[in-house]
Formats: sequence, structure tokens, C-alpha cells
Amino acid sequence: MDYISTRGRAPALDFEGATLAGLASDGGLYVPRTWPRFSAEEIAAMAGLPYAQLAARVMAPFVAGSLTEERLLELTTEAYGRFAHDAVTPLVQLDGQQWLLELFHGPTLAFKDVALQLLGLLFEEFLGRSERNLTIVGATSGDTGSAAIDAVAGRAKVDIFMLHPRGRVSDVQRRQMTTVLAPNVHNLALEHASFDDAQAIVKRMFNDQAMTGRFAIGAVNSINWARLMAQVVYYFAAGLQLGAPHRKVAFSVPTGNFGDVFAGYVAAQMGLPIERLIVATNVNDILHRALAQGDYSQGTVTPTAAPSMDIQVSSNFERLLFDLNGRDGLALAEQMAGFEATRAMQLTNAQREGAAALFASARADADEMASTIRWAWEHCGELIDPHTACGLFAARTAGIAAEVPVVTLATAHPAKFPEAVERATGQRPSLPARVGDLFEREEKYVTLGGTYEAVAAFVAEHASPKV
Ligand SMILES: N[C@@H](CCOP(=O)(O)O)C(=O)O
Repeated sequence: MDYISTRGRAPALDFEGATLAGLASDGGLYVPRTWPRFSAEEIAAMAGLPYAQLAARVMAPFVAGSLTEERLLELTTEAYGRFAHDAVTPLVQLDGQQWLLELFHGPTLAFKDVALQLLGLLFEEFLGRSERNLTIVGATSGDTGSAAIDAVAGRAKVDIFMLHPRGRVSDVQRRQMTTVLAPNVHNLALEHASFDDAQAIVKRMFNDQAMTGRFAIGAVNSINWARLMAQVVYYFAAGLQLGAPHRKVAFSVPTGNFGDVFAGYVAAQMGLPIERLIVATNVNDILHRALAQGDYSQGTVTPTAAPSMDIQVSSNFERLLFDLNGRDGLALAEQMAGFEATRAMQLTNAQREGAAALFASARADADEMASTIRWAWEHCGELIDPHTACGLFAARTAGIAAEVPVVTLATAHPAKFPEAVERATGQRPSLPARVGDLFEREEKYVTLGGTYEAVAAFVAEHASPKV
């Protein structure tokens, strides 16, 4: 399988190359040249496979040429062996139609672990084939940071620099990053910055020849294709349990960067019967505006109780636009250049109609989030976090036909956001034992002004050269 850029100018790479490159050299995002597709018989044959085996089966077409399916299975077995639930991503029924897909049983209690535990192993595998060192530069609004750090802390040939907007992640989220004291981990708290500012700094570094000449810059955010690839698997896992390929399922996905829901779109391209993908945002609603009105314009980021989704530029939306544009990379490069210049973009009619065939969207404000957390507790006995609440709010208001099961992706453990959950339900969720001493651990991080120059200077001083 080879990978092409959404902006049409970067060289095509194999899976190994795309995984190590992160962002394409023309500023675009890598996508597979074609979508592999399973027949209904092939999907039916996946029913009942343990998660690690299902993962290897679903991802095998994407890694062809870089990894054998046998080696991939060894890696998925190791990655998912660290999860605290045997099912890895268990499905929980809420009522006659609504389900939760719990994605928070990994080491850092959020869905990011599902992909990043594997990505850490892929980095090790591919770096082991050369003399190269990798300098990972990532941005987080709360969950990616700790999951990426857990995945690469202490690994040879990798340094990680994780940028977070100071004061805009929960205390649990911050401590999950800053209490990892391995020498290859560098946490940078950016002052007066939003996640969007941090993400823009990361993307700029991939195109700064002064940096790329000295360091092999790598990505752990969902701009890295391997992240999304691993997330496709849990759509298959849930769909199969609910009757795929003989029955359609709808998914509601809380998302800020459009990565998690794009993985659902990929599952649909691969043949999983999906009735609808519901994109759920908080009041930082660029995705809802884009899908409902065609208005993809960057608003100001408003801090909310669901900070991981406090995002107003959604990187992976570009991957969907690429497909909706008939995969015309040069036309998309022009459209994206317009967005980067004006911070606003109107979707074409063809893009809107193409998206409407599969996607719906909704936005939850603070009251809607709180009342949904309360509903899940009072009616189903489930404590859910504020991000999951956005998803469940959207799932319950989307008007999906009663016979179609609706699966909300439960993206984070409620104990990552204890105040919001306690305010809504009177119950304070406690941290699982495996992270129970988080508040006794020592923290280490550096505070920087939120400018590109400050971050680049810090990385240049502390990273290992590429060879
Ligand atoms: N929601 C994320 C923001 C980064 O998104 P990613 O999926 O591109 O890594 C977070 O919690 O950090």
C-alpha cells in the first residue's frame, strides 16, 4: 500500500515512510492511495475474533509492504495486552437503542491509547531498521499528550516534545503528562495559547528547513495516518457485535480534530455497513457549522468542561474534503491556502452534499452536557465524562430510526474530569487503581511563551540530531 498527500505535491510513501513522516512535505496529510474493501463474507468471518486478532485483520491491507500480518499481530497483541479490560473496547448497553463503546481502558484512560500504544511499537520497529533518531513534536488539548508520552517514554531513538495550552487541560490530564520523568520526555506548557496555537506551531515545524535539516520531526497527533488506521478497528469491533455485516449501525463521535470520526468514515469505505456518523462538538463547533451550513470558519476557542474538544481548526477535515473533491490534491491545496490566509472557508455544494450522505452533526452546550451526564447516571447507572456526554447528547437527538442501534464513543474515563461529573450527578468518580497515586507524583514541565520561536529554540537545544 502506498500513501499520497491530500495536497498533491509530496512524494508517495509506503506505510513505514508515512508513519515516520507524520505530515507530508507539501503541508498535506497522508492517505492510502485507495481504500481497501472487505466483502460481506470477509467481514462476517471476523465475528468473535479477539481484539488483537481483529486489529491485525483490519489493518493488514494498510501495512502491506512494510509489515507482515504475522508481525502486525505480534505488535497488536503487545499493544492491547496493556489494556485493563479483556475486550479492550467493551460495548455497554444504555437502553433499547443507545450503546456506549468504552475506549478508555488503556493506560491513560482515553481513546488515544488504542492507537498510541500501537504507534509507540511501530516507531520502535521502524527506527530499529535504520540509524535514525526521531524527534516527536505534538500538541494536546488534554488526552493525546499523556497517551503519546506513555507510548514512547524511555524508548531509545525517540525524544518527545508535547505542547499543551497552559491552564486549559484538567488537573488529571496535566499530571498524567507531567509526572512522567523519563529523560526523553519534554512537556511544554504554552502561555496565552489555545490548542489551535499549539497545533499550528507543530505543523509549522514540519516545514521549517532549519529544523527538518537537523532533526527527523515526527508526529503523534492524528495528522499521522497510523493513528487513524488503528482507530478504524473499534468501529469493526462494535459493528460486528451488533450484527454487521447484516445490520447497519450508527455511531456518534465526540470530536475536535475530526480524527476519530474520520476513522469511522474509513471503516465505511472498507465495507462496514454504517447508517450514519454523527459528529458531536461542544460550543467550539467549527465541525458542526461546516457540516450543517457549509461554514468552515475558525472561531475563538472557548474553554469548556470538555477541554479535549476545545478546538476550532480540525486537521483531519482535510482528509474528508480530499475525498469529497474527487481526490484532486492541487484543487484542495488551493482551497486550504485560502483557509490559511483568511481563517474561513465555505464548502462547495458538492462537498456539502457528499458529506451529508453519511455525516450528521450536533453541538452540545454546557447545560446539554450536564443534563446528559445526569441522564446517563439516573437512567442507566453509568458515569460518563463531558466529552462522551456531547456524543450521547448528539446520539439521542439525531433522529436515527428506532431499529438502528446507535453507538456513542465513550472517549475518556469520567475520573479524568471529576468536577464536571460530580457537579452533574453528585457522584465523584475515582481514578482506577493503576493511576491512583497520580496526585502524589512529582511534576516536571517547562513554561514557554506561546510562540513558534520559543518552542523551536527549546526543541533545537534538547533534541537528538536525526543521525
Ligand atoms: N483532542 C486532542 C487534541 C489533539 O488531537 P489529535 O487526535 O490530533 O491528537 C487531545 O486531547 O489532545
